[in-house]
Amino acid sequence: MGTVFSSPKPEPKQQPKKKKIRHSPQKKSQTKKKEIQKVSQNQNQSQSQNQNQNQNQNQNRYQNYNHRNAPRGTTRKVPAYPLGIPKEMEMEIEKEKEKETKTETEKKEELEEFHIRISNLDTYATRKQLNNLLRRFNFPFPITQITKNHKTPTGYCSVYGEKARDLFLKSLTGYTFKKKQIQARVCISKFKHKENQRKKRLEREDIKRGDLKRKRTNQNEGNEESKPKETKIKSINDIVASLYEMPYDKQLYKKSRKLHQEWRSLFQEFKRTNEKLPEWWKDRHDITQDVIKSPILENYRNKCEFTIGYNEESKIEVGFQTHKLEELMFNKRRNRRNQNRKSYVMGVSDCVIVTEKMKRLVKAFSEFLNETNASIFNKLTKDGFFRTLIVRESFAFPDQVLVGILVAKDHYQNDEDAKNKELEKLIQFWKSQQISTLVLLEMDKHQEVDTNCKPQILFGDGFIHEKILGFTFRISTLSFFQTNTKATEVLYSTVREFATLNKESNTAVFDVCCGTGTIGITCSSHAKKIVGIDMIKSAIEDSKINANLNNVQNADYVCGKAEAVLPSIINKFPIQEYTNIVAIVDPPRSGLHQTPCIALRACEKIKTIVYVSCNQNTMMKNIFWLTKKESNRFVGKPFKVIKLVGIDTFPHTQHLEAVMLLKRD
Ligand SMILES: C[S@@+](CC[C@H](N)C(=O)[O-])C[C@H]1O[C@@H](n2cnc3c(N)ncnc32)[C@H](O)[C@@H]1O
Repeated sequence: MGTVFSSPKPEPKQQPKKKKIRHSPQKKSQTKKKEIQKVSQNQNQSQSQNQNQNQNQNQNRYQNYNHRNAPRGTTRKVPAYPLGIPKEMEMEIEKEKEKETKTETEKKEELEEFHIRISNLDTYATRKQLNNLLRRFNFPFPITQITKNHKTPTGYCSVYGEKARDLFLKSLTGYTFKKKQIQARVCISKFKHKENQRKKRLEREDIKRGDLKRKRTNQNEGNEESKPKETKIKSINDIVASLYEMPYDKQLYKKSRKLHQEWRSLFQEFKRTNEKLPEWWKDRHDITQDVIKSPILENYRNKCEFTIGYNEESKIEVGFQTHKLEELMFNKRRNRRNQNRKSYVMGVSDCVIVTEKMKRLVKAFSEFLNETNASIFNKLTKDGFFRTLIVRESFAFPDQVLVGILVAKDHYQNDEDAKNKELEKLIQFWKSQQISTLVLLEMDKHQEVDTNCKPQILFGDGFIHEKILGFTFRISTLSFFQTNTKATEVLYSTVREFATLNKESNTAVFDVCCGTGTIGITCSSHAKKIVGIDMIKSAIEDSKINANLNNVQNADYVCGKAEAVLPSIINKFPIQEYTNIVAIVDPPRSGLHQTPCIALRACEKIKTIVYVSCNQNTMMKNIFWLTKKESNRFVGKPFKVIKLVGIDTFPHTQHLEAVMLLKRD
């Protein structure tokens, strides 16, 4: 039944019981007359009420209320609105209530919200006790959260307004609660912290992807102003050598800062996840040293992959792609005009990192393609034949140049003659360019990268040779080889130095992700045994050939994923025969799974790890598995980070090769 609310309408009051007074018969007749008059009046009233029945249903409900129907035991008071509050009134009351709450929230909104962190509490302090304490101070701000990190609770609450904040902090800081002096300070709320982090991440992603993703969402929202604009590329260097306008010293400084930042983030992570920072770690917060210069700054790349496409003038061009594929597709979706867009390639004539020989070859090849009106692969429509040109050249043997042509596999599916004619023309052209070998790579049109693709040698040997630190290496089309030969010599000598190998010591070296076996082979004369591991079969074959080429007798190679084969290799390895075991890890840019790191750590005999990486972010993640404190998951003593150094193998670009030395007792 309806509750009693204050209402604008007069409440029907219960009439007080009249005392029985004995009247004389004359008076009785008079009172009877008066009663009859009242009844007649009431009847008249009820008639008029009946007339208004349709107009006011709620009133009618009230009049029809029968007290006899009320449940037994209830006091028979007449409620203000016995059949519930009239609907119209309910609306009004709700409106008023809303107004009240609105003003309260508005008041709160006007005042700035401050998140307060109450720490240094007693181990057994509860939220209820803290709330009682706040009530004692007459603070109307309840504790919103209480967390327990390392058994000591921390309370959080929100305070509105600067005055309230100051008073709150003043009264609580230093207050002795359960024999402990409370500390209160303003902090960033979890939500705000997450929001800030999200914004920062978005900004970073924007910089990486050229604002693509955010622009796309803005465009979907129909925001005219923020519609993506075509990024203006002045020169090819803007794409592949974005630091080319910066003085080299500044470039080195920028890279060392970046390395330092990556190191700091690892340091923070380590601090967060390890209860107690070990002594050795504490004084290594500043571990990064300067970045070592590259001995060669321009025209240094020994390998380039050039895209075959169209330039702004709709002519066939061989060079670097100006837009990412997703960017091209996005434009296609956005604008019908871009549906047949082809111009995404820029020539390399001004490129600072490409060698003069390569520039000459690239120019000649694009002229050839234009003359023969060759079929060019369109990345959007997935049709056409010529896709990519790969050039590898040797600095040690200048007459050796390898050219690889990547084509779409099924383009000439039903017309072998046309394909042979095309290839014949191609062979003739490349023979005229005095290259040493030409290789054809056929790849599925839907695939961007195919590691299982088998190169077909069209002429020559299908490989070239290069020298590093006096060792000769055979390099085939797809095998990995550092792109800056001169800087690689600096890199490998740093690795050798970090590994402290010497001829007399009885040391075994695990070359994890060995590629063509270069690092292991350059260390072979200073170690008793080399074990190379790589997942690509051709890389292992190249490693074996390279070992033979350099007369290295003490090297063995295993093909397989490091995470899969490393534990069994370590188990089978006659560790007792060696006094020292060094692992050199050089994973691909995408990083490595944590399993090989865990396996390396579990092998107690491995005392030194030299970690080489061009992706410092993933490097720091992997280092984390090696340095984390001992637990059920991480068997074996943790490694200590001793040195971290950068080697600028990619001048004028954002990239850097880093070498880290880790040791344990
Ligand atoms: C950066 S290269 C290192 C090559 C070599 N250390 C050098 O400097 O010439 C990375 C190599 O790791 C290999 N690789 C990538 N993922 C691997 C994995 N999970 N297990 C073993 N090798 C892997 C690749 O095949 C590639 O040859």
